[in-house]
Amino acid sequence: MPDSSTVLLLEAGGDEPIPSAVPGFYRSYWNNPEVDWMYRTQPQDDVCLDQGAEGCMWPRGKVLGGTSVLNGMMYHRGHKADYDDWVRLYNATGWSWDEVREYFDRTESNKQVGTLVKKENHGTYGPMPIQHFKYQPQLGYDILEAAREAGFPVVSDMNDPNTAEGFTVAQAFNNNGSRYSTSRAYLRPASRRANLDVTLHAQVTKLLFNGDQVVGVVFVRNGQKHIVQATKEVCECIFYYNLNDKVILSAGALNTPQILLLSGIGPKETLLKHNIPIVADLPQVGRNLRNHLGVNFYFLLENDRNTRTLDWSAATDYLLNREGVMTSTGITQVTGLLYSRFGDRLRQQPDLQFFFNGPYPECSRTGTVAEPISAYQPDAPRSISFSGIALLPRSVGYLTLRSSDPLEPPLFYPNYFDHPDDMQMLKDSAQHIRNIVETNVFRNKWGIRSDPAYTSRCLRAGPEWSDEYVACMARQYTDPQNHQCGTAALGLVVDPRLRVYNVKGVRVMDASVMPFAPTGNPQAAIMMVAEKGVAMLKEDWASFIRN
Ligand SMILES: Cc1cc2nc3c(=O)[nH]c(=O)nc-3n(C[C@H](O)[C@H](O)[C@H](O)COP(=O)(O)OP(=O)(O)OC[C@H]3O[C@@H](n4cnc5c(N)ncnc54)[C@H](O)[C@@H]3O)c2cc1C
Repeated sequence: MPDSSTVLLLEAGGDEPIPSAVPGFYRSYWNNPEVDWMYRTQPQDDVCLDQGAEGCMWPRGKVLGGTSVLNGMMYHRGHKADYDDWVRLYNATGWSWDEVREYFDRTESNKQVGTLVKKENHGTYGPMPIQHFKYQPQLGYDILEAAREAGFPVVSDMNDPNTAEGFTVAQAFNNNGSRYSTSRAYLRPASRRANLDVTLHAQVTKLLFNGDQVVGVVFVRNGQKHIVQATKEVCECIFYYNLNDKVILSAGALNTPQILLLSGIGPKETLLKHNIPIVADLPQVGRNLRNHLGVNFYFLLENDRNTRTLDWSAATDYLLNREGVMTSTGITQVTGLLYSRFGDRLRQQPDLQFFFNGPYPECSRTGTVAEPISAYQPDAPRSISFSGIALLPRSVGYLTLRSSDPLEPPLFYPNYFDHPDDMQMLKDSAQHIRNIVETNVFRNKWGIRSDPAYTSRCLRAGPEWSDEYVACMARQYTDPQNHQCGTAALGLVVDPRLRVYNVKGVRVMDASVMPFAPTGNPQAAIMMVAEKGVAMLKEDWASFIRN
């Protein structure tokens, strides 16, 4: 940005809570209204049944740094074919893998180049530190051993295109035992810049237009309405003003389209229904809601005890040395990428991902080491869960306004399992999980068995691992990922330079613009979108001055 331009960042939430930087606390902020928008999907009668009638839980960060403050921190870029398909299927000129790679590199400061990963696959000078967590539990290594025994590759870098398939300990957004959110990596170092203002607890409710030109932003803070207009303070620089790049929406895939709709940009019928004056009839705003979708399987490890992992020993190790279990997400840092019957091996685009959960980072009540989770069953076996995720599901959902009240959450209709292939993908994922469960490592060393508290209902549908059983588990213990995207997609709502069609002065830079999520964890790709978006903003500004 030119020196003379000023930036006002409006964030609906507050600052990052300090403990959110502790990787071991990664689950503590989900469903916590202090930092989570507390979104739920509209209930479908055949998914997320374990969550009752409330729909599926979709945690979203309402905090500076957004969802990067409460996510699992796994670093993955997706695969070449993902970005090439954005171009092929959505006319997203300029977004092929060869064209976006450099922007991935710009964001990343990989600390394990030469020791774990190759330089050609990573950046080393970006603001975001990437490396393994400092601690890996033995169970994590045993998952890799089991994968090997089951005949799956075990790889050191899942971001290496030559080792796209396989299981690994993922690198993560962290440094020295501490989470790096996007706010910590990008905003804090810029916080002393005179031309940056950050206003917290400021919820944007709509954009103001003069014709098709954006001229201001309305936001609510402490119950009071404020208007930022394109006056001298905001657009002191005449070039900046004339450039028409006044507003950048980065409110995420669930809120950016809400702001567009409230501003009169969206499907005409929706706007008419809510008496919102139409600025631009853009039918695809809020449509094309994509997300990864999975199933959880629950197990007991007879040869281990179900104890709380965060105890005085863990706390001391962390506070004194930045070491130990609190520096990581436990076995959640292990992941795998494999193929379903639909996956494209020729294009090296695995379409299934696997996650592992447990022992959950639970705080010991007394501080005692190895405190049982249940006082009544001190010898209960360890609980863990494995999930299989479809990375290229074919069902497509949408979101729309609940009402014209900007403080009301939108309505989310993910349409999970609308397309029958999605269930088949999860059935294929279940067979891969079964292969891992039935290894010597898990059967003999850990004494694994399915947890009857979760399986009994579905065993009535069919024998364990049968198609009927897996389908029942998938509907009962649905594992919707939090990789929502596509609601203001490239080629549908924004042009390849991220400008919203049919209006002037509004760009979108967040997950909404990705036509579908990359086959992996999306935060790296979203940062790439922002890096490339800013580069385009600068290019456009420079060419404006030249002309
Ligand atoms: C539990 C969980 C685990 C995850 N694990 C991983 C992982 O391991 N690796 C990975 O790569 N990805 C992971 N993800 C996904 C990843 O975190 C998100 O896809 C990504 O952070 C989304 O980025 P975004 O910029 O599009 O939106 P967000 O990060 O959601 O940012 C949007 C921001 O805009 C603010 N905002 C919204 N509306 C308004 C408004 N009206 N006014 C003002 N401000 C507003 C929000 O408060 C928020 O700060 C996970 C997500 C979750 C929930």
